[in-house]
Amino acid sequence: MAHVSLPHDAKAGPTKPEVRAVLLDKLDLGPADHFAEVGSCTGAVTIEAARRAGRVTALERKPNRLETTRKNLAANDVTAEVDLREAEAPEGLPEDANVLFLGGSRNYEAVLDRAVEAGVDRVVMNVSRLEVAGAATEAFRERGLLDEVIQFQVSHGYELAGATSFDSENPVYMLVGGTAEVATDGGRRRSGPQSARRPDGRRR
Ligand SMILES: C[S@@+](CC[C@H](N)C(=O)[O-])C[C@H]1O[C@@H](n2cnc3c(N)ncnc32)[C@H](O)[C@@H]1O
Repeated sequence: MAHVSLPHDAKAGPTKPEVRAVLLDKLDLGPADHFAEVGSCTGAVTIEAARRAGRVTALERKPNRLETTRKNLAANDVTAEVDLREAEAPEGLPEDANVLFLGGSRNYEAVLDRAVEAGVDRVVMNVSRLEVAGAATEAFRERGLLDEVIQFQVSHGYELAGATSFDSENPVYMLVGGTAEVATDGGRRRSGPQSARRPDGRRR
């Protein structure tokens, strides 16, 4: 799959490629999915999702960042129908999304309440601030949403005096879960109304 091109910058993001790779595995998007994103910002996740899901609804509270999402989206090939909304979640969240990603943390408790009410199959939240990560982990747990907490510590090597040294990025916490029953394989993937399973039990 082509790399994501982000010619336009925003003051936050993008979610780094190494983190996106794991995020995409956890989201497990396919053509039957309607993916909702809170905080699209540079559009890096929006673009990746729009190459996999059937529908994407991306919310961004800051108009200039939503414009960056729009421009970066236009610079990439995607297949999904994408609806970009200037809104601060939970306002503006679609009723029928079955996969939810929180890249922004404002109102996250209300957003998670909506995820529970809507019975979303999978919900993932990325957090960089330690205190927010701890509180959000509790919020996932209290709502019965939590499957996994992953911490990323990514460093990139560079040449220094003929050897290799490293520049490290800020740690990122990824909270992964959903409203599905726990399956026999320990996973949480569930067939929602718009979903179907492959013979190996993974979602289409
Ligand atoms: C860390 S950035 C997300 C980075 C994004 N995943 C990317 O790859 O560019 C967080 C973004 O979420 C937005 N945001 C935070 N809370 C939000 C909410 N409740 N609704 C909509 N946007 C929100 C912020 O304005 C910010 O642009």
